Amino acid sequence: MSESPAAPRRVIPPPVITSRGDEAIAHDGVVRDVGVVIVAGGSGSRTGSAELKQFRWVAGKPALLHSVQSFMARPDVAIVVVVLPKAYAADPPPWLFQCDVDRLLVSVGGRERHESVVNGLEDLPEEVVIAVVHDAARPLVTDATIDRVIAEARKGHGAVAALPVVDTLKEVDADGRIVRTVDRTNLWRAQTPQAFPRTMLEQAHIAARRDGVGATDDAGLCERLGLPVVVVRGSERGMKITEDVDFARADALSLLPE
Ligand SMILES: Nc1ccn([C@@H]2O[C@H](COP(=O)(O)OP(=O)(O)OP(=O)(O)O)[C@@H](O)[C@H]2O)c(=O)n1
Ligand SMILES: C[C@](O)(CO)[C@H](O)COP(=O)(O)O
Repeated sequence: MSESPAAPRRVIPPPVITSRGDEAIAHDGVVRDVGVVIVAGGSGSRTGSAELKQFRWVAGKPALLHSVQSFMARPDVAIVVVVLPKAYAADPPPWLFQCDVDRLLVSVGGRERHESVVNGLEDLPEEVVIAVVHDAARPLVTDATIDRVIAEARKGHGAVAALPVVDTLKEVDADGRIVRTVDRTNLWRAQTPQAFPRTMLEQAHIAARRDGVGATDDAGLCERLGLPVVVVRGSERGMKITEDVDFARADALSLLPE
């Protein structure tokens, strides 16, 4: 990513600074060339709670820690960049360091999700070939889903964890009157993680910044350039915590087998 803002905006707290070479290191025969950006820079306003949803407890620990530990458990992950709101990036919660701190970096979030992703991407080290973006608000990500998106990205295209739409879909007007029933045959609900060849994702974000456009997910920025992205099967456990009631849902889902 080449266009840097004038003012410094990245804060890397002392405990997480590491030295590493420019080359991927093999661990038990697995090359560490995956970089993960976990976006946790939002305010969680739709929960209606003053506490950040990514810091609230779900299934026994802070929501954000679930996904940090899930990605760190993988031998192919070289680095996990956690993007936090500015005030917390300077002073991250201590529980965040309950992981392999040699593979942890902290970045500062932007105003919009896509800006937070860019800040995280800029911190990926040289050896990263596959970039994965994940919402901290989806704490119950499964290893099988991570496997699927990374395997597709290694083939040279983007991959989005997603689920087919199962309900009948209605398009309505401003008064709530049904205009029509939408054919759901090819409709999927996009989740995260989303994985991409690193250069593809950087290209998509650079073009979006140049054109002054955003998107609700990273795949959307690739799609607008005609870059190939596929869906892979996600999981109900990949649900996003959006409203307060979702905490209870996530707690319940965490008790079910994957
Ligand atoms: N400026 C932003 C906005 C969102 N996110 C992250 O993107 C993910 C998905 O966003 P969403 O669920 O919309 O989170 P919030 O923006 O925090 O929620 P709300 O819209 O209710 O304020 C979350 O993990 C959130 O922390 C981010 O890193 N930076
Ligand atoms: C990226 C995402 O999780 C895909 O579903 C989602 O778009 C982000 O959340 P938002 O509520 O749509 O902003």
